[in-house]
Amino acid sequence: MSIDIVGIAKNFGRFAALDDIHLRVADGELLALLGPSGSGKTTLLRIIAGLEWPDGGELRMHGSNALGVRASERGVGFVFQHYALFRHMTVSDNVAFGLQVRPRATRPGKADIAARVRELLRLVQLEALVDRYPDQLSGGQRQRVALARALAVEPRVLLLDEPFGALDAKVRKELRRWLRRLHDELGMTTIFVTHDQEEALELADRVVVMSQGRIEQVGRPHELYDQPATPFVQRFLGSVNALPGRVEAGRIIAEGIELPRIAVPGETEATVFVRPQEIDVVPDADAPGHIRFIWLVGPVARLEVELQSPAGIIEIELPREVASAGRLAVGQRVRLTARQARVFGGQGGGAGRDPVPAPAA
Ligand SMILES: Nc1ncnc2c1ncn2[C@@H]1O[C@H](COP(=O)(O)OP(=O)(O)OP(=O)(O)O)[C@@H](O)[C@H]1O
Repeated sequence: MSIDIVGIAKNFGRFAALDDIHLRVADGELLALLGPSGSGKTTLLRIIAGLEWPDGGELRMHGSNALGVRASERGVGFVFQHYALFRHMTVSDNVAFGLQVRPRATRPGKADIAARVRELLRLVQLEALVDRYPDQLSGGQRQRVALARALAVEPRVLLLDEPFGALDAKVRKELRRWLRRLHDELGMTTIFVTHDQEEALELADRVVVMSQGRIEQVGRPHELYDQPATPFVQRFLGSVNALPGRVEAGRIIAEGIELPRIAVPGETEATVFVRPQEIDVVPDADAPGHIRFIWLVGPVARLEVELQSPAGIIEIELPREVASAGRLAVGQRVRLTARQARVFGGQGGGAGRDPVPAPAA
């Protein structure tokens, strides 16, 4: 089912939790709402679910106005961060619940409900645990029961609010891949909220980056990473160095770091963004910078280089073998050269909205 969000606004008192949100979610899409705490992700999800009403704007599901339709009639399944399972019911009773409470006219027969529950528990890979109670399950297993319960009523839209937020990193990763497969198998429209950029980038077809009740950018994961539209998106997705610099004679210049020739219009002071992975380190006894720290972390080496310029400390990430071949050491004087750099148009320090993507030559 497609979802159209047109100019949605939501205020809590005088506080604007959502401000003029426009978004189209395609039928069968897996979409992430990504943003820091308080950016409005949950409020938007709750409006789609019918648990919250906007102060302005339209919500259309499958082309028709959904705001007049009650939550229970919107064909939506909802899973929260804290799996609210019924503790006194077994796994299979929890999953069957949504079907058993239906009015008699639309309630499937007992045998049909049992068959559907078996099928769902197969999907979430919990067939062996049907008779357990929630207390006897791990966090990841409980969250899968919560998903099966949401799927029991055959929703056309699945809404997930930080579904794996309370779980440890390894279980989160497993459940993430599993959710992707489940989504592909069932083919419904799925929207999930997360503040974990890795989760959003790995799992979603498209990611909506939100900040302070507004959409900063919508795009496929690699588009957001390679072509961030705003300084906020640039800083939020992956780490980045922000250097004082300028645009001069049609190119970007930053203090203390050599940049490739990047043609940019205008003449202005600018914040220059360079990712740690986009910088090469060249030993040079006459260079003003020196290495302060080197950490070897799995396959990568993280370096801090101190520049004698307003740029201060620069973070760099190199393949481990480059740093550990005895070529680089703490205290060593080095020159920095970047393969990529970005500035954002119309700004003198980071607030502009027009991107000036600046791929390396
Ligand atoms: N019922 C409410 N009354 C007053 N303010 C609210 C209410 N619900 C949400 N807010 C405020 O609206 C803003 C957006 O909240 P929301 O829960 O949508 O953010 P979020 O991006 O989901 O954050 P988190 O990641 O922390 O869950 C926050 O500043 C929050 O304090």
